[in-house]
Amino acid sequence: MKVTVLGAAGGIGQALALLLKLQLPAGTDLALYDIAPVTPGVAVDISHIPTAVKVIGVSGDDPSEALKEADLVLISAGVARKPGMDRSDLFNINAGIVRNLVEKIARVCPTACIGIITNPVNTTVAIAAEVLKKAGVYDKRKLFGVTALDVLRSETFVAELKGKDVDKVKVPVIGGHSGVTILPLLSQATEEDKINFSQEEIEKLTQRIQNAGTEVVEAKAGGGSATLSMAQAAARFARSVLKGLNGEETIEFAYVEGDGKYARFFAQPVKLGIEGIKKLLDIGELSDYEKNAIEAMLPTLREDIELGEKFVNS
Ligand SMILES: NC(=O)C1=CN([C@@H]2O[C@H](COP(=O)(O)OP(=O)(O)OC[C@H]3O[C@@H](n4cnc5c(N)ncnc54)[C@H](O)[C@@H]3O)[C@@H](O)[C@H]2O)C=CC1
Ligand SMILES: O=C([O-])CC(=O)C(=O)O
Repeated sequence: MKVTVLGAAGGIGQALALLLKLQLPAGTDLALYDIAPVTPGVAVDISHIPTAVKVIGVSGDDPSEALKEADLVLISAGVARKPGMDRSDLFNINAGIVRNLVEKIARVCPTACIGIITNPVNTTVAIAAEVLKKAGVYDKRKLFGVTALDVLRSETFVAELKGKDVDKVKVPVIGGHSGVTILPLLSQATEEDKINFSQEEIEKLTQRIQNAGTEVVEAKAGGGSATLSMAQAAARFARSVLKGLNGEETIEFAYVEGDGKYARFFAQPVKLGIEGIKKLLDIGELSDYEKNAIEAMLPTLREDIELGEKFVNS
């Protein structure tokens, strides 16, 4: 198996490269690409860590060598937020970056699974889908917006608030990856047994999870957004995708093209298998608060998706 990281010299990219070198199964190839000239050096650096994962680093204008025969491509190339910005403010720069990189993927490794980290995820995934469709290689089982960080945060915050074992807490998160489109399903949170919340706790926790990215952006005070927790989320997601590709089915939450019930793309639980998504899983029973929250997010989510579709097609 081969995993490629595009944007590998960045804050997420370097941490992700390190985690993948440490966490990928023995025998996996890891390819790092970034326009930054330091990238081959990042590869040399982590290549000195004694694990059975082989690393190459490629810089410059052409990612082809890094993409050759990739099974999974993770994209974290692009700019990050500064205080006062929304994720949608990144569209002007990141839309073109994602489009160009996905065009390369369509040519060099069209059957690879793709995990998009670059914001605004609600829109960049739609861009990727349209680029792949235009190239005649779109397989919706293989395109993912990486929303795993929302799940990690929810698990952490719920365990903290309720004094639970963070290794056992599970919280589904659905919708998209910005503001009100991030919806933790606290009515389904468990630590083996169901966890109960007061309405006030539900409202405060939901808001904290929705604003967690901004919490980091403000704390970093102009130095960027979440990188280290994001790298861990992406590494966990990558390991699950590889497990699936290797025939060991796993479940992850990701922003994918589903049945269109709510919006063309929607973060939901998926069963991963040898072709990427094997099955879309049901989001389960929702509380009235969650049903209302879905209705409230849909105009934003649909607009975000349309923006991406239009960017490629007009
Ligand atoms: N999905 C999620 O949950 C999260 C997404 N993000 C997003 O991830 C993206 C990256 O964030 P950071 O790593 O903190 O940013 P960063 O600025 O530290 O790194 C970005 C890297 O992308 C590279 N790059 C720019 N254009 C490129 C191109 N055309 N080809 C290859 N590489 C290119 C840059 O050289 C840089 O090394 C941002 O858009 C950020 O908003 C961040 C946190 C969470
Ligand atoms: O908030 C940001 O800009 C980065 C991000 O997506 C997150 O941390 O969830």
